[in-house]
Amino acid sequence: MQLVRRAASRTLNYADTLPNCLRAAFHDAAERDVGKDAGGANGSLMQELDDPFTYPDNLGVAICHSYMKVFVPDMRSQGCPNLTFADAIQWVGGVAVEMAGGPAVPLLPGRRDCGCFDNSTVLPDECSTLEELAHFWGQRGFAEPVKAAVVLNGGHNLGNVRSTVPHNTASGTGFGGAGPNCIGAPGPMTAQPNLFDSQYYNELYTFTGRAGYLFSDRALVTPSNITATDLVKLYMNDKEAFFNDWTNFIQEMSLIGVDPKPAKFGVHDGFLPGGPIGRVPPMTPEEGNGYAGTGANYTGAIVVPRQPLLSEEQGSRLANTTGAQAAGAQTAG
Ligand code: HEM
Repeated sequence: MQLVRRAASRTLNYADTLPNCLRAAFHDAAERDVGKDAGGANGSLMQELDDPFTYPDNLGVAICHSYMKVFVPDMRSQGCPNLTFADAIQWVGGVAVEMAGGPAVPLLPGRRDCGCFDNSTVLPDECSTLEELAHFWGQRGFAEPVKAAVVLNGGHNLGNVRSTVPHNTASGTGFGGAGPNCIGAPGPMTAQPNLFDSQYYNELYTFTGRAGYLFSDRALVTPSNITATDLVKLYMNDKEAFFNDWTNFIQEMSLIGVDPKPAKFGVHDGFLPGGPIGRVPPMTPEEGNGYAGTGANYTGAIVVPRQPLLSEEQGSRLANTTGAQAAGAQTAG
């Protein structure tokens, strides 16, 4: 695991691969079809992005997919012959947070590659309300689903809205465009999208900077939900409190749908048998790696080859939704 962590810390590109791989960890783990008891952190992202037109909700993590296609085979030939994509996706997401100044979280090994396709349409969209986000995490086993929504949305300390599924003004669908519920434009998630700290909560609460750009982010400070708003306030003033909660919740997220028996671990086992994981080196400015100090570092939308037109049925769940939400958003986080 340490080999993998160190190799990732040398090869992640700050502006693009790094935040994209945190998002990939979320997508791979959270794509769980509760009704069918299927999916979770199982490497299915690799198949889904080999067939991107059937699974457009994952287009946004195409950068990490390309990275993993090289990284995992490389690591297998360099001393980690049994490395699964499922473990690598979660570990590299963890390394990304660490390199950006976040906590070093011990993410346990043992995830198996399913070689399958999960249902990517189960992911929440950018117009989700707090109730919808909490419902989503509750379905995935979190005992405190509102808190899970607040803590895990903290992933938006990093990265960019890339508008991967381009906004369609006529239908109001897609990322990064004005719709009845979701407004804005592509760009960095926060004023400091290269730093993992509690800036996101600060911007969210004060409505300054970029956080709160997605409706699903703003939903955390819904006046009617005091618990969520109080947590936002707590994290904005107390980075360590956020880091502690992030450590617990991201461990749990990384194990969604994973059978703990073969892996012989529990969610809160803490450090690996080998002891504390140690930190990978923080990101340092180097020419070409996309690092631009603490400033905004948006490098543009991902260029993904796509079919001339994604039909609404392929590209969205719009057809299955109703009311105001249907008018506003298309696809998943
Ligand atoms: C659960 C509700 C969530 C929603 C609705 C959501 C939505 C989104 C959207 C719309 C984008 C921009 C996509 C694009 O323009 O291509 C995005 C990016 C991102 N999300 Fe989320 N997200 C959610 C949860 C999470 C979680 C739990 C994490 C991590 C733990 C996360 C990490 C990220 C990161 C790092 C990016 C930036 C990626 C990049 O720069 O390439 N998100 N999310």
